[in-house]
Amino acid sequence: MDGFTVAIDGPAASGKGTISRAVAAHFGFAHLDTGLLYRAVAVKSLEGVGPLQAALALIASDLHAEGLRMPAVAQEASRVAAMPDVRAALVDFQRSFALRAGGAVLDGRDIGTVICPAAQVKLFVTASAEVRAQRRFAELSGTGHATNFEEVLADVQARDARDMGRADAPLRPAEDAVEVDTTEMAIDDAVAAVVALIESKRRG
Ligand SMILES: Nc1ncnc2c1ncn2[C@@H]1O[C@H](COP(=O)(O)OP(=O)(O)OP(=O)(O)O)[C@@H](O)[C@H]1O
Ligand SMILES: Nc1ccn([C@@H]2O[C@H](COP(=O)(O)O)[C@@H](O)[C@H]2O)c(=O)n1
Repeated sequence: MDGFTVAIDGPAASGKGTISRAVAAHFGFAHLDTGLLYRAVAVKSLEGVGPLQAALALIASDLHAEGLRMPAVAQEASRVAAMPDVRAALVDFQRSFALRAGGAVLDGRDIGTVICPAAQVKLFVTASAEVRAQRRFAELSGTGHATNFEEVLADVQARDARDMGRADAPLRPAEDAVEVDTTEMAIDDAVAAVVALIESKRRG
């Protein structure tokens, strides 16, 4: 199983993190939410640290910093993620993670296209912007963060536009990625579909 890599990309709140965690638990793979790297750089950037300096100095505990999931941090993450030197500073860590013994799942925006173009399984998880915003709104409301649906939808759309429109490693499906549209899928069904796909790839 050494070096078996699952690359899961998709837009904000499409469900790729949820699917990645479940798939990693099912197969015993390590999981890296690569969005956390950009969010950790964003937290430091909002504190006044230069984004490149922050990316070069990242340490494991930064990925557990307070506030990483806040909407303002997500927006700043998509701004620092458009900087080619910031992206370049984070490549080696992600590629090393992908080659872990025992298999790895990485989710993000450019995993199948740039970070792990040779991944054994590539998925592109989508859902309509409205459904994604509804899910994120429910999540934020559930954790006590005051917000409203229109604001969350605007945030999701702004992030999509920035992530798809940047010159370096834009969000897009790899040519050989399998698309999973979760708009009308329950979490368990989406996970089951992805587990079945990975099992079929492992059988060859
Ligand atoms: N199929 C689904 N049906 C209903 N809710 C879902 C589904 N998939 C994910 N969710 C919920 O939607 C929210 C967003 O999911 P998740 O965090 O996995 O998305 P993501 O693509 O990793 O987001 P981000 O890129 O912003 O980190 C979570 O609250 C999650 O529980
Ligand atoms: N591989 C990646 C992962 C993330 N980004 C950027 O970070 C932002 C936050 O990511 P989440 O997955 O936590 O939502 C995201 O909007 C991207 O701008 C990236 O560029 N590449």
